[in-house]
Amino acid sequence: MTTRSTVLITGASTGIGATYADRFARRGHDLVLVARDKARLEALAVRLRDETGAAVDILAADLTQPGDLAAVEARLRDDARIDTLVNNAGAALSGPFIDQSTDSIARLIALNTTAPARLASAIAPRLARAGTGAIVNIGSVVGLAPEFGMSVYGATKAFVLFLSQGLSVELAPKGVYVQAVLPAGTRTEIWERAGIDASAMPDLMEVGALVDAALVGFDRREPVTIPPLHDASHWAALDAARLGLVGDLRQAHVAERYRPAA
Ligand SMILES: NC(=O)C1=CN([C@@H]2O[C@H](COP(=O)(O)OP(=O)(O)OC[C@H]3O[C@@H](n4cnc5c(N)ncnc54)[C@H](OP(=O)(O)O)[C@@H]3O)[C@@H](O)[C@H]2O)C=CC1
Ligand SMILES: N[C@@H](C=O)C(=O)O
Repeated sequence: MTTRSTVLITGASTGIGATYADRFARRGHDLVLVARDKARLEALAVRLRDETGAAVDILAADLTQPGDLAAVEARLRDDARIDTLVNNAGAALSGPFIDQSTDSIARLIALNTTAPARLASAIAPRLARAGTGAIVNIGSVVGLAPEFGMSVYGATKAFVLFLSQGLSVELAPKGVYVQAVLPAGTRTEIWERAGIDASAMPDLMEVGALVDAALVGFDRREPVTIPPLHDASHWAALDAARLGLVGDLRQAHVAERYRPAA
């Protein structure tokens, strides 16, 4: 009997994560759903079991708490049925950096960067040994734009993008697909949770459209998927300029513009 592929999704109680759960269940995958709200996870699990026949397990965990995070890591390390990790759980942090408490900054970094890195670290060796599997990391276009004024949130999302690109370079040759997904404004609870009035926002993308687009990129094995970017040449040009800059570094000598005046 073939073992059905199982997808572990963090932040699955609502929003983008809950939508990924719906879509992967309808694609024939079993699920492990992770978030803090056990009641919402169970309600989603019941619905998806009824509607799709998927086996859906829930794992209530606060990913900012080391003990809870360790339990999810152990599940990823030990459950060989899990061949796809969707690192989705995350939050935004509004307001100016100088008004944000140090503890709130630390909590955001724990959720948006430490947790996805640790969870990827838990599953990647097993996937590499198996020569198959996928890691989907949910970043944000905010990670490309310090001008948006969400410095800490954007920094966490720049981390997610870089981690994804680096893991793709390391793991693609071993048969493991790594995808960074960069949404822009999408209609979920993130805004209210961050104290941002979304009703004042310009048109937000509907979450189903976002996830369906991200899955088009997933099926194409695209390393970086940016559903709101209508002209893909902008990303290609940015990536080419980045590689051009790196290729033009001549580290043995100080650039002319930095040489002290004689
Ligand atoms: N919506 C948008 O405009 C955009 C969102 N993104 C990213 O998409 C991802 C999903 O966000 P979105 O669906 O919009 O947000 P939501 O706020 O709708 O959902 C966030 C999910 O993360 C879970 N979560 C929050 N804190 C924790 C925690 N401490 N431990 C475990 N789970 C937690 C929540 O569940 P619970 O409360 O039950 O724990 C919930 O399931 C995030 O990484 C976000 O940065 C990127 C770009 C745009
Ligand atoms: N979550 C949004 C900002 O708060 C985004 O990433 O666009």
